[in-house]
Amino acid sequence: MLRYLSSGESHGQSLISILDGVPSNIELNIDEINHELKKRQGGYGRGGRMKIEQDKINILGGVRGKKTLGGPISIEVKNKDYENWTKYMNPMEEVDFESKKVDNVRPGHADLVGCLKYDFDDARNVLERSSARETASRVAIGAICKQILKNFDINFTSHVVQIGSVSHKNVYNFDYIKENVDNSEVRCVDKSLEEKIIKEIDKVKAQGDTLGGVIEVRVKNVIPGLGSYTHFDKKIDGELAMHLMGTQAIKGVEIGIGFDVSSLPGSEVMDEIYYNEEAGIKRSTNRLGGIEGGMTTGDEIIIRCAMKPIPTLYKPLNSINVNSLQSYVASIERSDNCAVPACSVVCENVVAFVICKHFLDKIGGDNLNDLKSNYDSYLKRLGERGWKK
Ligand SMILES: Cc1cc2nc3c(=O)[nH]c(=O)nc-3n(C[C@H](O)[C@H](O)[C@H](O)COP(=O)(O)O)c2cc1C
Ligand SMILES: C=C(O[C@@H]1CC(C(=O)O)=C[C@@H](OP(=O)(O)O)[C@H]1O)C(=O)O
Repeated sequence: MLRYLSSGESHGQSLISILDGVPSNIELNIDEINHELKKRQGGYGRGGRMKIEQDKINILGGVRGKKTLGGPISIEVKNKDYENWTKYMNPMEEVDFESKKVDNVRPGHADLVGCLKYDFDDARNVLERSSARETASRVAIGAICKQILKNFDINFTSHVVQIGSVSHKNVYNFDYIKENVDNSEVRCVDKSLEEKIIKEIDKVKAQGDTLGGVIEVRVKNVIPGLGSYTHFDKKIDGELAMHLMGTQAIKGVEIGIGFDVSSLPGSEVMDEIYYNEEAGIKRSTNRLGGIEGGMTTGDEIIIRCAMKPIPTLYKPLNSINVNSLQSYVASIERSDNCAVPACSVVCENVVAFVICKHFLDKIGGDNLNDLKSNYDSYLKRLGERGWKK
């Protein structure tokens, strides 16, 4: 079973993760993994931290000569900012707790409940781990998963469909960004829309406020039958939602036409099925976003995620001091103003992990060759039943 665990604080030395269950002999393209990490750092509206970090993967085990060995893969992404935080964050020596103390807890962040639950008088101990810095680990893991699935033509894209009140089908196009990898220069394909969005972000920023938006992730060339209807915790839509809702600031997940299913008649929601010899079994539409009964149908998977605005506001909201309980405005931590494009890269890689996990469960194989022959025999059997790739 594909699984991972991650560890590390936002301003600690490194983010460490261990990914277990990867078959052997998968060739890893390190530049592609680093490119994903770089994309996650981009997007108009990010704060000062992204000028400090230059995220790169450092593989510590489980890979030899860029090929996986079949054992757990240990992954490090260093925090460059640790140099500036050593005297506050060093795990092995006494540190200065006072200077970086956060006790005017921020609404919308994990600060308050984290302090109550873990019995801290300092939300620094909470925010270091609740921070979306952790998403760098998830992107590194997802990027490896994508490379496993590339052997089977399964590929992933994501884009932002809405920022604040400005919406479009393809606001930020990451293929375009690939050619414009300078972090400060992540721009929109549609120039007039780009200006509108940048104006909107700047306007809100000038007011000390923040913006969220909507992200769309798409997966192409998936095969039917990943996930299962046989038990609730085997349903792939449930697991996708769990992993996406487990991403910082994601507050809603829709598959296909999503919430619209509730207001439309059945005839405008279900995807009719037909067969002809040339195309095989097909659906005439894809309103349900490539998932039926907790299983992939083989059609494109379409998922949308709603990201809330960044909770740290430069015009801080009313709150309390977690220790004195007196009224204060919330602490201001250096912060992003809008991180929807970055979050889009995160969601894409989170989806890659879930799809990869179910793919390996279904197909099975300790090594790439076994995986390929099992895949071929599954497709052959599906072919005999009328399904064509
Ligand atoms: C890519 C990304 C960047 C983020 N940057 C910030 C930030 O700079 N400041 C902040 O307060 N929250 C930021 N957040 C959101 C918080 O991490 C998140 O809202 C917080 O951990 C509380 O979790 P919840 O929103 O899921 O309830 C970011 C989220 C993502 C996905
Ligand atoms: C570090 C990242 O995002 C951080 C997420 C984050 C938060 O509260 O979630 C707060 C900010 O941290 P800092 O105070 O160090 O600037 C962001 O920069 C990152 O995405 O790599």
